[in-house]
Amino acid sequence: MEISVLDKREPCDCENSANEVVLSVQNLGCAILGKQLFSKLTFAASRGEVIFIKAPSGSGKTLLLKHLGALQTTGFHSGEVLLGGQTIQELGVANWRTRVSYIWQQRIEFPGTPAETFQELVSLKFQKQRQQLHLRPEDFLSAVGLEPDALEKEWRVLSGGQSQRVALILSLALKPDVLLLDEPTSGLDPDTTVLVETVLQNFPAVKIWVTHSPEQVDRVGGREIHLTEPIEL
Ligand SMILES: Nc1ncnc2c1ncn2[C@@H]1O[C@H](COP(=O)(O)OP(=O)(O)OP(=O)(O)O)[C@@H](O)[C@H]1O
Repeated sequence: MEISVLDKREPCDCENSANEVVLSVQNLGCAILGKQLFSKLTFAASRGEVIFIKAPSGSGKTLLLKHLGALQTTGFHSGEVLLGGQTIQELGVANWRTRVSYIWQQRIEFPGTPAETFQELVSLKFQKQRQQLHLRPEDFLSAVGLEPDALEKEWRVLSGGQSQRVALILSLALKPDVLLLDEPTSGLDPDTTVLVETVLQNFPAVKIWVTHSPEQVDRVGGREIHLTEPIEL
């Protein structure tokens, strides 16, 4: 198990992209099912920055994203994650999840329509203070190549690629500080992939982005964290 961090950052023209650290990961270690997936993983990300996670299958990329999103603690035995200098415990899990958004790799199977899901999200108690601050998901539709009525269709009739993009734009509209992207273009054709990459590139959140595509890293630009095969304990 080895971790390397490559710095291939492009100058970022994101609005207000001061070098303020938003997300900081310090000495994070994870062992699961008798294997050490990674240890002493350390990096910090500033507003707007893209950090790609590249690693073989089964090396813990999804577990890492879920842990950063306060969705998974099993196996994480050391280290800490800070958002604006505060731990998950200090900020509270609900607050953390409103600010750090995990975009699922799998197809979403919510009941009803995306428009209804979005209304539920903004009316959740912990979103109330941000209710006036959210963006309109419909404003992102054409930028990611979706039809104008995509938010009004039932989730169940959307294709995998449509559902993936709809889930993404609902998250964007809630203005997270950090986006955790688990192969966000895996179900998309090449042209739509580029559309989504451009939207994400210009969105001023930290993006922690799992990809298997070197071409994607070259197009988008950003730092790379490489995790290698797990070690048997
Ligand atoms: N909740 C869990 N409990 C126990 N083991 C788990 C859990 N989730 C994942 N694992 C195990 O942890 C390891 C890493 O899984 P993870 O899904 O993070 O890999 P990955 O790098 O994202 O793989 P892929 O590229 O195939 O999606 C795997 O061996 C998996 O079986």
